Amino acid sequence: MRVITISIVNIKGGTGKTTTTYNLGAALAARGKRVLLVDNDPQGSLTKSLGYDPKQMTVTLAALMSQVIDAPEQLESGLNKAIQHQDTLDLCPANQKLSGILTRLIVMQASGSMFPQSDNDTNPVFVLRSVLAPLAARYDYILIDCSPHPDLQMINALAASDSVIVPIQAHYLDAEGLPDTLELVRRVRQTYQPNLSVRGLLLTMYKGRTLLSRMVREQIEETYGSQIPVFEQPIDYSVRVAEHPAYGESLLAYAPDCPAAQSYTHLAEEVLRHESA
Ligand SMILES: Nc1ncnc2c1ncn2[C@@H]1O[C@H](COP(=O)(O)OP(=O)(O)OP(=O)(O)O)[C@@H](O)[C@H]1O
Repeated sequence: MRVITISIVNIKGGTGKTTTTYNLGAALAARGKRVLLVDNDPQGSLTKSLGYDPKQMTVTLAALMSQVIDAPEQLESGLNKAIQHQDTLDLCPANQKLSGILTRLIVMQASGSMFPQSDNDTNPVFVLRSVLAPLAARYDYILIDCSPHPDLQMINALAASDSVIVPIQAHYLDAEGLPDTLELVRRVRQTYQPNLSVRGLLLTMYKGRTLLSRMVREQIEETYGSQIPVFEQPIDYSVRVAEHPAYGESLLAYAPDCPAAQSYTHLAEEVLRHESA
């Protein structure tokens, strides 16, 4: 099976991107898939959730992106140092140093310069894609956790991806952030990655018994459902979600019976069904 790279994006903050990256990854790994999680956010929330202290991480995504730009021959050894192996999941960590890379990408783009050390004629949008290229044979799924900022770092993630999952909080009737997120995906598809698709809109923090959650679901399906898939399985609200990162365990390991953990298992099945269809 060819590796499938999925970015988890929404330019609205706090919609469940990190939670989805971690727990969808854990659920795919529980189904025997080889999964790499990529923390593409200088806040390092995903890195923290897996039990690492971002400040203590010496080789992170920032170092790998620097290597692609300055010393591509060192990338392989950088990857071996950066990637952290857990029981069933691997992580490419991030910390604040990623902000420095973003500044560098912006300067490169503004000055129209390409990779100084690279032979190929790629541009600053494809740095993350180049980081991930050597990993294609090692994984079935690469999931990229994006920050909410629609910047070059996010564009790098989209340009490196086959598809995106857009988590939407089921508490907001206006599904704030969704139109702008979809527009950004459309533009990246048009300009850099013609195969990029929206794998699905994912309702998160779903309280099935409340009228508001049901209304948001209906509204999303009515507004977008004819053009964009909406995952059948919303992610249930569960207080256990806030607890599991403190233990450095996935929700599936920490509270396997809680409704949100079961939602992520169903979501993984939906994702796998789609790939085999
Ligand atoms: N299914 C859920 N049930 C209850 N709480 C949840 C659920 N999913 C996420 N949360 C909580 O919502 C908050 C935001 O989640 P998360 O960090 O995953 O969002 P995010 O989109 O990655 O945020 P950011 O935009 O800041 O990167 C967290 O406190 C998390 O514990």
